[in-house]
Amino acid sequence: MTQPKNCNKIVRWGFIGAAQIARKNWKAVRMSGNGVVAAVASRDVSRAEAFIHDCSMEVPPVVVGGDGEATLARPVAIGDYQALIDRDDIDAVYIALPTGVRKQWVIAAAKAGKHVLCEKPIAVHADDAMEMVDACQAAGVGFMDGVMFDHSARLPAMKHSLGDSQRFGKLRRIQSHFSFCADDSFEAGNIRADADLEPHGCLGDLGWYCIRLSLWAADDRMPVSVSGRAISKYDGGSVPSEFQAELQFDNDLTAGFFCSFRCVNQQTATLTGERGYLTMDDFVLPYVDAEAKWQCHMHDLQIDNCRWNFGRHTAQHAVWEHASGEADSQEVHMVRDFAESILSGAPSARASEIAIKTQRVLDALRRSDVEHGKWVTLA
Ligand SMILES: NC(=O)C1=CN([C@@H]2O[C@H](COP(=O)(O)OP(=O)(O)OC[C@H]3O[C@@H](n4cnc5c(N)ncnc54)[C@H](OP(=O)(O)O)[C@@H]3O)[C@@H](O)[C@H]2O)C=CC1
Ligand SMILES: O=C1CO[C@H](CO)[C@@H](O)[C@@H]1O
Repeated sequence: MTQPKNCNKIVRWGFIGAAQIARKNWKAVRMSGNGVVAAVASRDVSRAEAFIHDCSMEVPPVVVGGDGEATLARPVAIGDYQALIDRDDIDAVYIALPTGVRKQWVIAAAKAGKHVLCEKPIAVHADDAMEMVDACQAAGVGFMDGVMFDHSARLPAMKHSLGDSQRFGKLRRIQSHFSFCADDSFEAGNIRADADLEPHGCLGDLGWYCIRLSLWAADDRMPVSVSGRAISKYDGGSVPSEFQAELQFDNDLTAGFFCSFRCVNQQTATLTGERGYLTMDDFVLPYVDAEAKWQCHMHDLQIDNCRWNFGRHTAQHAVWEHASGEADSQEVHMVRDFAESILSGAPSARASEIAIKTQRVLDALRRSDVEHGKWVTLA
């Protein structure tokens, strides 16, 4: 289908699913400066209308033209996902559907020539993920998953700290933890506990970020082998609610993580080198602040006869970046980066590659769990 000329040089987004997370990304598109939500589709048009109403009340859908003139651009509400995909006035779709129902819509969108921003975890299996990405490549459209922290200015700045041979040294260990404590209604009512909708449970919902952080710290290298165990499960025993994992990379690097729907809010990461280590207390969703922070530690132990002194040496680092909802926030960078790649005609190859790698590690961890934590080798 040929698209009408996009004279404004902005990306016209179609949102598929009136999801909770899509409300945050509604604002992200508004703040991005290079996009507009042009349509929202729900299985029930009244939900699309309610979504547009609620979001517009808080964040009016305004388009600012080249002359600085602001125009109110209310998106159209649609009661059918395919009808949104078929529209000529949509350049990219944001698919925030549950993992179990996402694949067909990613492929349908790609076939219709729409670029795809897809929520995580991207698929039920790595084979499905490959089919989705292949469909995008065949259609010449971009594919990106919804990992917001990938777009934070904190990560490149932290790479600088990791590269400090005097204060950090060689990276040896990556440890991360992502948890929140679900309430009593969660198991019966939340998509995250439903085997058909989110079959990977906490591993897909939270562990996806731990895997991604590990791959990022390892410069996108894949682990050689992995071992994982679901500590507890929902939905008749198939959906992980608590999961622990170990990843073995080449070059003596290891990573471990724990994710859970049964522990208090915690999003901590520690990257350990031979000389120092780095910590972040908020690696997924930064604490409310105008700065995103991390700490570099180089403690030393001095032993002198009866005296054992463990000296604390911690340096605080930060980049200027609002946690969320502002023009410089990571989720705004995410939609802006994706739209920029569309407008420049150069979809990021890394975006789809890293999503597939994350899925392959997740798949291997699930295979390991089936075999009671046996080490699974990745080709
Ligand atoms: N990147 C990030 O920071 C975040 C990512 N996520 C990811 O986004 C996805 C959605 O999460 P969340 O927004 O919390 O989910 P919600 O339950 O709020 O929304 C899911 C949406 O999917 C649509 N849907 C289609 N088929 C079904 C079905 N069979 N059952 C239920 N819903 C269906 C519904 O839209 P409709 O009825 O309008 O058609 C619904 O609104 C998850 O995979 C999650 O991991 C979530 C939060 C943060
Ligand atoms: O991706 C996500 C980010 O964090 C949330 C928890 O705080 C998750 O549940 C969600 O799916």
